[in-house]
Amino acid sequence: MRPFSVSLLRHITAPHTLTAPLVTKTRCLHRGIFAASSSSIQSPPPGHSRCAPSRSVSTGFSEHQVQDLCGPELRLLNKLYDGLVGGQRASLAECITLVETQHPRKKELAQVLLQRVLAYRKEQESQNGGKPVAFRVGLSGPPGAGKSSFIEVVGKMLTARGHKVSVLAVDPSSCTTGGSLLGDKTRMTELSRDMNAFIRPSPASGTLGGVTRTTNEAIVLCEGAGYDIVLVETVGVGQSEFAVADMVDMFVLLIPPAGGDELQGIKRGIIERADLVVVTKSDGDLVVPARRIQAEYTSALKLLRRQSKSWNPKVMRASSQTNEGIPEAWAVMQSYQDAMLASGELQRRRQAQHKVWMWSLIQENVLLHFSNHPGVRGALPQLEEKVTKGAISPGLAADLLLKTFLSS
Ligand SMILES: Nc1nc2c(ncn2[C@@H]2O[C@H](COP(=O)(O)OP(=O)(O)OP(=O)(O)O)[C@@H](O)[C@H]2O)c(=O)[nH]1
Repeated sequence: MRPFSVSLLRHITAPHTLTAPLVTKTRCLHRGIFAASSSSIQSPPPGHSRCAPSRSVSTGFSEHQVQDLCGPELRLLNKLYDGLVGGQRASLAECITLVETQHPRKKELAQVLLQRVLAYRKEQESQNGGKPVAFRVGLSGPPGAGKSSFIEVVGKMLTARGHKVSVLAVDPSSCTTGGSLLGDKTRMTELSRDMNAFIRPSPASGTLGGVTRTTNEAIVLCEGAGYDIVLVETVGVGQSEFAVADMVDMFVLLIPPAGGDELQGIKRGIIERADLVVVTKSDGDLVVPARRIQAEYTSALKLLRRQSKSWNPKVMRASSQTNEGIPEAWAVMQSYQDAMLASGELQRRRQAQHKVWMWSLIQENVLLHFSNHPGVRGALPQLEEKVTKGAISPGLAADLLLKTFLSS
């Protein structure tokens, strides 16, 4: 078993994120702090809200790392890790809850857990000849395009073939309105009952940066739990589909067989990112418009710059109601995976994605520390008012706030 690599964690965590190195953090978390993710943390005895780092719990940890975590934290992380790599769905759900947390200490623990899962996955990949152990597919499309119906039939087909499928739903509306485009209705009812499937909506609130981080981390956790196919679904609203395109091996755009205004919302930029376009609902009366849309997209894609040397984007038709085109769509996804793996492009794409992921983490953390900085918080209302009234330029206000932030 690979030990946790807390020293690496220190390197990847910006100094602002941790007010002091983890080594100096000897506080023990109260039971309440972990209530959402686990019941395994014990309450400290009355009057003992802190605990010294434990040296008695050693499973999977080096002496140096044991210094960083107190006993209950170690036990929690061990329990989550063992459950996760043992393929327990409840542990996977708990691990994702941990990475979604906003609590600073739990965020640190989540990173320790992730380092360990990443190391485990790396080991599996090296046993697999350096090839990724899971296939990540992003699926996007306008509201009502038939995404959840498509994922349900594809997911069921894949679990019947012996795959383990996880579905992560990224909901951009939760970032801006606090509402939900994806979460409010019952979706993928049959797949959610399938023991070889795991479905998880994105957190109910947060910034796009936050959702990007947690989705990337949830993907790693799903892979650690043995899911060999990870489907990431998002609605084609806002910037979330670009974020998803940056996290996956293959990006699939689902387009309904409707023309004119209904397709206006589909951004040209996102069509360029598509490795496959599936025209959905190609059944009954909708076959004719579906064919027309297929022809339109086929010509449109020919005019776009090629994203990959190993793959030409394709346009297909499918119906989740009749199942027509569903096995074929999956076969195309597999041939994409084969071509990209053979050329090494898939592996290179993943490496580049790690950089994007790191920068989204940095952006999220820097912004958080900036807006929580006491000096910035004090000066912000007045400066915002001045900017709104045109008394000072936005650039000057931003400079003043940044100076305040950097001066202490
Ligand atoms: N005729 C036909 N209707 C379909 C098909 N797939 C989905 N629909 C219908 O299209 C509507 C939207 O389907 P969903 O799968 O919920 O679409 P979605 O893209 O997940 O929708 P949002 O969650 O709102 O983004 C539903 O009424 C479905 O019954 C299909 O293959 N054929």
